[in-house]
Amino acid sequence: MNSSRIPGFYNMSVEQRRELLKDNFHLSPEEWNDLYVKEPLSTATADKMIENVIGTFQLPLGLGLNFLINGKEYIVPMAVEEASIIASASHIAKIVRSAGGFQTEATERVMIGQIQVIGCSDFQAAKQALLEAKDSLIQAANAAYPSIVARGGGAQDMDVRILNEEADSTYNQMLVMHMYINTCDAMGANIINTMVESIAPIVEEITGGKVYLRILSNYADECLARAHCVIPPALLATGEFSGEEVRDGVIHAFEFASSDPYRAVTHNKGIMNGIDPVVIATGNDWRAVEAGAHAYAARNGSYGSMTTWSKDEAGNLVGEIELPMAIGTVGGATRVHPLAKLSLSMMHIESAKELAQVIVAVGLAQNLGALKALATDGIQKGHMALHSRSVAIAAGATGEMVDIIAEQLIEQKEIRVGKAKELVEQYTK
Ligand SMILES: CC(C)(COP(=O)([O-])OP(=O)([O-])OC[C@H]1O[C@@H](n2cnc3c(N)ncnc32)[C@H](O)[C@@H]1OP(=O)([O-])[O-])[C@@H](O)C(=O)NCCC(=O)NCCSC(=O)C[C@@](C)(O)CC(=O)[O-]
Ligand SMILES: NC(=O)C1=CN([C@@H]2O[C@H](COP(=O)(O)OP(=O)(O)OC[C@H]3O[C@@H](n4cnc5c(N)ncnc54)[C@H](OP(=O)(O)O)[C@@H]3O)[C@@H](O)[C@H]2O)C=CC1
Repeated sequence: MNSSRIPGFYNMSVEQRRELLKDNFHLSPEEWNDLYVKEPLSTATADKMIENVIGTFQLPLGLGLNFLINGKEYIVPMAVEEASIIASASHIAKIVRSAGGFQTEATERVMIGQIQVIGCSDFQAAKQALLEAKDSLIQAANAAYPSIVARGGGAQDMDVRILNEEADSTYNQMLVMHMYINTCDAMGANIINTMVESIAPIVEEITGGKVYLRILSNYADECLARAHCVIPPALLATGEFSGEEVRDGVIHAFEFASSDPYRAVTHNKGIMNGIDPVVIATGNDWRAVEAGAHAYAARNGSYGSMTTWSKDEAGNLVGEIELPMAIGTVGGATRVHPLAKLSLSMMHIESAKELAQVIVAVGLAQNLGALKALATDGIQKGHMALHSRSVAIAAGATGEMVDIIAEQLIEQKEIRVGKAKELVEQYTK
């Protein structure tokens, strides 16, 4: 695919969309059918992935279109159950591409492994001893996972903190050692856990204490991705709202989220509406990403917005996002689930760093989609119109009846299951 702009894609049938993709991926019809259509995740594979398997649970997989990120076109696979998310992401991506696209960057992929040490007779001395043994501890951690070192990653640094130092009894005090580990293209949980478990006996020997927990931290604040966009107000105008009104409404919405946790949680849910579907579609651990993102939103002491929206000197709307992004393009389910493999190849993603940047750009787009709707027509107009098909299905509509009932719900401005049931009854009489 040369461009992520595919006008009319949402008016095609599923079959037509698949044809278009298949042709562009140079897959034979058999390959396409076997790999992705018939049984994307076989029960046999699922049975090897988790425990007590009885089947698989499917989610709709759609494509976020129009994304231009650092000058590269991205068609973004998104696995999600909620209507209007993909339309909204594509809508904003279309606006942002007219303004030059998203600019993104990412830090090195450094993740943190924690080791908890209890019961040292002198915590300060134990901390000092660990810091003096830094080089040998890093070496020992790397010896436990030489293949990640060979890939250019591995343990690179460490530090030590004393927690509860002011506590009356040393029973509550503890040392926490952080090992900083570059996990290359893997999310890295298993790599990190292997490393920190392997050096725990050395840590006990050095400190004279007892090691309890040895585990990665999902607060991956050394593994960040950022996205940025600058939008001239003229591109934001909608209906009776001028671009300036939309811009100012978005900035006021940001200020609301920055000042009130009740609003910030919803604002951030809207951002995760974009982030989680890409994380899931690529076979990544969405609980890890969710936990890290929300913790990062509280890094200044109170929970706030994951994005910022402001106005530059020229009056453009400027959007920014920075989040921990502990994802991988290898490891976990990324190469096990056939659709995760397809998702990664569809985006022509070459590294975890690149995937992290795409994910935060989608999060930023999703946030603007919601704020633009909220600051103008309200969320119900666009969202409920698209949700109306799910409402019709929930009321018992099937086949061609679904679209007919959904249209009637929109026309009658009453998109609710009770109303849909009445319409289904009338239709089937
Ligand atoms: C839904 C829109 C985009 C309509 O908005 P619109 O202005 O009517 O859209 P349009 O018909 O002018 O189309 C503009 C573009 O949007 C895309 N688009 C448009 N329609 C479709 C479709 N059917 N399928 C796929 N893509 C679609 C498509 O890219 C299209 O360009 P085109 O290709 O036509 O040149 C808008 O109303 C919107 O963005 N609403 C917000 C939706 C949203 O945020 N949903 C999330 C659920 S609510 C929630 O959970 C979070 C929240 C809101 O609480 C967060 C918060 O409070 O901050
Ligand atoms: N708190 C949490 O978040 C926890 C999460 N998990 C789970 O851990 C999993 C992620 O762990 P992770 O360690 O990433 O996954 P895996 O252990 O599945 O795989 C990572 C492996 O991929 C191989 N690899 C191949 N190419 C590369 C490359 N370019 N860069 C890096 N590694 C490469 C490496 O092995 P080799 O070098 O030998 O080829 C590496 O060890 C997820 O399933 C997550 O759900 C587990 C525990 C806790």
